[in-house]
This record gives sequence, structure tokens and C-alpha cells, in this order.
Amino acid sequence: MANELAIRVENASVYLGGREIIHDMNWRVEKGGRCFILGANGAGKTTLVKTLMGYAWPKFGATVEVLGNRFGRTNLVELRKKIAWVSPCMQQFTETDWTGLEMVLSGIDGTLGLFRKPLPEEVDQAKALMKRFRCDHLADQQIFTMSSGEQVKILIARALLTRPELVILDEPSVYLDMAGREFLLGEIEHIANTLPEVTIVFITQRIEDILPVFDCGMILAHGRIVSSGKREEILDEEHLSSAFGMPIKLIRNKKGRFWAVLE
Ligand SMILES: Nc1ncnc2c1ncn2[C@@H]1O[C@H](COP(=O)(O)OP(=O)(O)OP(=O)(O)O)[C@@H](O)[C@H]1O
Repeated sequence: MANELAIRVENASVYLGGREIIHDMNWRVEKGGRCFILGANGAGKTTLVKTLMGYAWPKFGATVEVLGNRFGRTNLVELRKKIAWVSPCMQQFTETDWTGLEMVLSGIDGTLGLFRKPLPEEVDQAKALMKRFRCDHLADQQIFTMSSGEQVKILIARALLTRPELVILDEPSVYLDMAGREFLLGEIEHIANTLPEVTIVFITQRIEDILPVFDCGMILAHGRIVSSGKREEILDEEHLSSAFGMPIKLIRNKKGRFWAVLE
């Protein structure tokens, strides 16, 4: 029997501002999969995520199915509660007087903001997650006063509070310094190793961020999948040089991570 799918996208072309941004995309991710999307600026990564969230729609004739829910026949508000999307662009919603703890707690109902009094056990869970991501000292600090890296940690803690079935990490390390990034990647690896039932999509423009636990993926360029499949097969110099439009050499470290250097 075929494995169940968490994501099924077929014949999807997405237009924004009158321009075709995603071109006739076909993509599948199995439930419990750990999948990466690598692409340069403007490749279409965020547009693809917006399509999965139902914020952007492909033209007629496409199929988008997420966690078994076929778009056009499903309640997107309910579906979004099962998806944790962590994106630096969410920070535009954080310019408020919410504190770190309130922001994390808003994850309970998948809303940006608190619309009910949380239960004591929900507060405990939120505090435990903040501790795990080393941002518990930010509980009473207003979000807009935090650094970008601190905000990202808060957003990740918030995302996990929803107990999601699908986690989309949209360039989560982009604002972090080197130590912060390595800490975050370690936590992501831990999540990937301890929550086998959760599907994780990791989006990045940095090759070195793709941990070996993300064993399959795609390289996206100009709204098209230029290669997809097993991590080891597609992260090669030829594919990467073509996707980023420059000659790239790869160095592989002992833990199986790749580092790009210019030729
Ligand atoms: N609302 C919009 N209207 C018109 N064009 C858009 C819109 N949103 C995105 N685009 C264009 O679509 C292309 C892909 O953008 P997208 O944000 O999906 O790329 P990305 O891979 O996420 O890039 P980055 O790594 O820079 O965030 C870009 O050329 C962008 O200008």
C-alpha cells in the first residue's frame, strides 16, 4: 500500500500580480517526511508555502491537498490549526504590546494574539517550551523590543504549542548569529528525531542549514523544481551551481553537512 501523503500538489501554476510565480508544480511529501526546499532569493519558496496555507491559489485545474484535505472542499481555518508555519515574515504581526509569553500562548488556538484566558496547564506548557528554546527570560518582554533572533525563538515555541501535524520552517535561522543558528538547528534535529508522526518542511537558501535528518527535498529556481529526491543525490555541485547561478564547490563535514564555497 502506498504511504499516506501529507502534501500533494499537482499541476499547480500560481500567479501573483499578473505574473506566473510557480510553474506547473508537481510535488509530494509523505506523512512523517522530513523534506527541505532550497532556493535562492525570489525562487518562489514563500509563494509555495502560501499555496499550502491557502493564502495563494493556483489556477484552475491544479490539485492541492494538505494532511488529506483537498483545497476547495475543506475548511482552511480548521486545517491551519494543524499546520505550524514559522516564518520571519510573521514578525510583521509582532509589532504590538504582546509579551513573549502571550505570543507563545497564542499558539494554542493557532491565532496571532490571545482571544481567551489560557488554562493553567497551557501556561505551564508554554513556559516549558520557552525554557527549551532558551527564551524563558523573555516571557514578560514586549515582542517589538526583542531582537529578530529572539522573536524567532518565540515563534518556534509558539508553533510547537499547537501540537501541529505539519511544521513548515520558513528560513527560521535567517536572523540568528552562528551560535544561535547552531543551537536552533540542534533543536530542529531533536524535534525531527522525537516526533516521527509530524511532517516537517524546512525551507532555506543556505546549503549548510540542511541537516542530514532532512533526507529528501527539492531545489527550486525561478518557480520550478530543478531537482528533487534524496538529499545526497540532489545536493551536488552541478545542481547547486545551476540553481544559484554561480560556480559552487561543496565541502562535506563529518556529520554529513555540506558547506558551500565559491570556486
Ligand atoms: N504579491 C506579489 N505580487 C507580485 N509578485 C510577487 C508577489 N509575491 C511575490 N512575488 C514575486 O514572486 C517571486 C517569488 O517570491 P517568493 O517570496 O515566493 O520567493 P522566495 O523564494 O521566498 O524568496 P526569498 O528567499 O527572497 O524570501 C519574486 O520574484 C517576487 O517578486
